[in-house]
Amino acid sequence: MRHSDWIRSQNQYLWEAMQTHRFVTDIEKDQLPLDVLRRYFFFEHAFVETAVLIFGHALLKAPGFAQQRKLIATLSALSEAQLVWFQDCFAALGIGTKGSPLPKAVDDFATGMLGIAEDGDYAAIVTIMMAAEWMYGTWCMRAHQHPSTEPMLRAWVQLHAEPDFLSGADWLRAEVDREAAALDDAGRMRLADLFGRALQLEIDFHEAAYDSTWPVPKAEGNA
Ligand SMILES: Cc1ncc(CO)c(N)n1
Repeated sequence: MRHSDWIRSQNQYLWEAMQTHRFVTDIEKDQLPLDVLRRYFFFEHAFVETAVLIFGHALLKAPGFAQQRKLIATLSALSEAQLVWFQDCFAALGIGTKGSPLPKAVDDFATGMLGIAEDGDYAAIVTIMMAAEWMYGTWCMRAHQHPSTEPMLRAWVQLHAEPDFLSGADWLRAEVDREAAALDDAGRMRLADLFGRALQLEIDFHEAAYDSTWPVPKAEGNA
């Protein structure tokens, strides 16, 4: 069994909880409420800069140039293509750029993931990003078999079901496998624990999109 498979198996309950989260099942049933989707994209956009910082910590702690090159490419995609994507997405769905202070679960996701990246080593960072990306790749591949009728949501799910993204998730798995092989049982258990923490933060982040008390930011200058 690959170390990454073992880490996931240690967190089977949380893995299933995320794979069957109502955010995921609503998308699979093509019944995600539009305001939930707008809130979600607003929170996702806010997370891009944090993701850059997390991968930045990975870059500084990477064991070699091969890893650095891969992380530079990831950072470039996040800071260029990803930001352009959100501009189009916000325009299409009438989402404003200014919103209320982020809900606690969204804040906690950012500070929790960034905190692990700041305090942890390279193995810790690739483990939490593996949790995030493997989890997305899995449900998006499944969901994309029945594409959503909402164009931006369909495109977003497709983006996370395509080779570019999936190969990034596979690369993280390979990095975790290699790092975990050099650890003892306690070290591997520590990675399994971090994987679980990342999944719990993800679960709470996606639940926050359903908080109807958090007002959807409307695009400026539009009715
Ligand atoms: C919240 C969240 N988790 C994971 C991913 C996958 O990259 C994402 N785009 N957003």
